[in-house]
Amino acid sequence: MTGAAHPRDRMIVALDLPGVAEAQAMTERLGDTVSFYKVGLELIYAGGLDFAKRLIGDGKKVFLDLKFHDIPNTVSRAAEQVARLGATYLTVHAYPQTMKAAVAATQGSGLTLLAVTVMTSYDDADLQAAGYGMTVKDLVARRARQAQEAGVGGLILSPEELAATRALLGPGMRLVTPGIRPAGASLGDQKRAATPGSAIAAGANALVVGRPITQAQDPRASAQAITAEIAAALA
Ligand SMILES: O=C(O)c1cc(=O)[nH]c(=O)n1[C@@H]1O[C@H](COP(=O)(O)O)[C@@H](O)[C@H]1O
Repeated sequence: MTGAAHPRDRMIVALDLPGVAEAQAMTERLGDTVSFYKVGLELIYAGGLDFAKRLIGDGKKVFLDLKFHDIPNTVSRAAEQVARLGATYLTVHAYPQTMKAAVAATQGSGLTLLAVTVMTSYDDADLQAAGYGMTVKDLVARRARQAQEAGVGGLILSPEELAATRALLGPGMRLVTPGIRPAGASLGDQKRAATPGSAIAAGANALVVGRPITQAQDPRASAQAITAEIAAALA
């Protein structure tokens, strides 16, 4: 499996915060305990793209969680723009047309695409309500195979599907999982969740962690505890 140099590099902190001032304050508090940040929909519409570029300039890795899904021409042109920014990851929804367009547009760039399989806030009943006649497990497996066929470099999936997806796709696919909750932490809107240690033990390359760090009394201590749990699971 593709490994990261330090357990810290496997923890991606989601900066789901209302503005750049809050994000700046959070990254200052976290300091060198965090090397990898996710900038997503909340922050991106509040100056987050320029902030992401600053993070990259400061030597941090950045995951742009933009969750593209559109017609191929639009996806392709937008993905070309993102590929120029110097980010490490970009999310696209795991629809074959979308994935193929994004792969063609970003080939040869330093950007790795992560295909979002089934959101971690969904369970089987939510999928039924959205019109899918499949279980979460089966839809994740179907989309995982399609992502591999499309040439996408990684997947977003829940901790619950990690082991089966690793067995299905082998070591080459990067498996990145949100839905991470240290023991005893509140689930919030997450329905398919696990602890950092169990997600790493089940084969995750990297974990996305938001509120358990950004809403903690002591975000730095929380980040350090999660890194220690990752290190213990890798040992
Ligand atoms: O694409 C994502 O990053 C994502 C996919 C998914 O299925 N579930 C999910 O929670 N996420 C993101 O991961 C982060 C999880 O945040 P917390 O629940 O606060 O740890 C949020 O920024 C979500 O947007």
